[in-house]
Amino acid sequence: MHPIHFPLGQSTKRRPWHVPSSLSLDHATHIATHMPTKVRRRSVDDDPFTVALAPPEDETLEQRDVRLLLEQEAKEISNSIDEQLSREKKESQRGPRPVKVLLLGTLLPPARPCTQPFALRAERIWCATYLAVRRELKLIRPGKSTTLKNFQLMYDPKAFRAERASWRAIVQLNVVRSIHVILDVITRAQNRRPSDGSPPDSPMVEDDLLALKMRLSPLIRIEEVLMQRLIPSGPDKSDAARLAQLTNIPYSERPRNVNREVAVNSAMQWKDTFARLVTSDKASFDSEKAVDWDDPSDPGFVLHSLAEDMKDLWNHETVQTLLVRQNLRLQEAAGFFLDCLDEVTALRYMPTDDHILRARLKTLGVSEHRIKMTSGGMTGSISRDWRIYDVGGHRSLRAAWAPYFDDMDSIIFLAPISAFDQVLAEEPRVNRLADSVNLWTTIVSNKLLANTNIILFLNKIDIMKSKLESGIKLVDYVNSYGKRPNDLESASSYLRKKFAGIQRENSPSHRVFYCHLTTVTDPKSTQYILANVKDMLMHQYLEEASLIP
Ligand SMILES: Nc1nc2c(ncn2[C@@H]2O[C@H](COP(=O)(O)OP(=O)(O)OP(=O)(O)O)[C@@H](O)[C@H]2O)c(=O)[nH]1
Ligand SMILES: [Mg+2]
Repeated sequence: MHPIHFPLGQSTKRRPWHVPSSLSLDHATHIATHMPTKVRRRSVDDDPFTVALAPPEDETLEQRDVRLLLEQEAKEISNSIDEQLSREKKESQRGPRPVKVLLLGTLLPPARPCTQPFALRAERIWCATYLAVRRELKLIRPGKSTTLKNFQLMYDPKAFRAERASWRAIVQLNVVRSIHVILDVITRAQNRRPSDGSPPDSPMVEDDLLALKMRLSPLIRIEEVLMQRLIPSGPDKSDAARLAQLTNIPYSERPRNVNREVAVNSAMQWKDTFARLVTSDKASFDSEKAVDWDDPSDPGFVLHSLAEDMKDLWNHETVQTLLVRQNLRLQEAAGFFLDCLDEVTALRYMPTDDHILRARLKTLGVSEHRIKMTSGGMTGSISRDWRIYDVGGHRSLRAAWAPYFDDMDSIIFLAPISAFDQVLAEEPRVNRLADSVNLWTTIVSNKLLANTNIILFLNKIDIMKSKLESGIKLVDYVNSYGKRPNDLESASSYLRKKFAGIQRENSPSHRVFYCHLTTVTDPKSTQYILANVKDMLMHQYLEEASLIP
């Protein structure tokens, strides 16, 4: 394990973090001072992301084929995002200027293909699938879309609640996926061979667990039904085609390059798609009426009938042991609902606000959301249109989006600091917190964004707190934390100072900067912070418009 090292007492400008890996801070610092502009092209070698994405030297031909397929898929997504961004830019040039807020967050370092020696083809596929599941569980989603949901819940609650019926399918899909992850873990334990490096003391899979696994097999079909319900049948067929590849392939045998998660972008109107399937009565804003409760093909019936088996599976001692052995912390993974199976599998289940905030739906590309904000002033209330841009995690990988966002009023940057102890299984030298710092340095030093306010959310404080309380030590991963107490207050205040220092040292000019400690799945505390953000931006607008001195 290679910890991050904050050099105490040194200028963060010279060397803000030391990450002894291919994602080195020399690269990050270089990027900070030499960000790409509209005219300058950087060489491939000075981009830490390119270095990090480089194939391993010992890559086999088979691994190379898988990698090239993945790269091709990423390129197609990226091209469609570029088109979408230019369309949105053109549109935004018409009409009065709205308040614009950009949500950004950390990125995921690429995982390496499996390098373990597997003899049989089936085992190789299994290895790839297993790693894909592990990687997905270990992805750190910073919470951008959840922040956006909070904005909607607070300032456009009618619209937020009208979508409740659509979120029902997402929550159900999240449940099914968690169960599938467990079923995959069991299959792996069943197929264990001495060559795959499993610990010799791994528990045996008992007959009752195998019987549970058999009884839960209808969930594979349910996952397909839910996915098909969420895929648009309209113009964006590529997502539909990609997801359709899942049909008829057992979950544990799906190749790694198949998209394993339902994702949404602004071109993929999943809520509208879903609305076509329900007896829509949106005008009444009554979600109960938006679902055809008598539809025999509603996945809710199967989920309800399998509820007891799902609970037994989740609470099974062997399952818990296998998850611990394989270092899979489902509770901390996105879209975890196995602790409230009674609620989410109930007949006539409708997600609560809390469930909608916790539901997991990956964002692809950039999606724009419009909200009307009203602020009371001395001269009466003033309304402004807000546009909030949610940039999907993959998009954050490329700094090329910056020119499209040089007119933002504010960036809300989310750094999930709870990831301080997480590293890539395949690349143990790359720490998740270092990722956040690298992207943060890149953003604050970008000349195109020099005049944009930055609001930093040090997010997932709830997970950070429970990790520290469970005895995981920050100093083991961040050397310079030294002998400070291993509690939330000291740790968060230390990290806050570090992020603020990087901002101060690297910003091209002085800018408005705020930092908040957040748990964006907790609407109460988040809404207090968002109210501050709103007041600050509205005040700034009024000042600019000379409506207040
Ligand atoms: N416990 C906890 N979970 C959180 C917090 N913030 C977000 N999550 C969960 O993390 C998951 C991912 O959050 P998203 O908001 O979808 O993340 P994102 O930044 O939009 O991710 P991408 O769309 O992949 O870029 C969701 O299931 C959230 O409920 C937090 O502060 N605490
Ligand atoms: Mg998102």
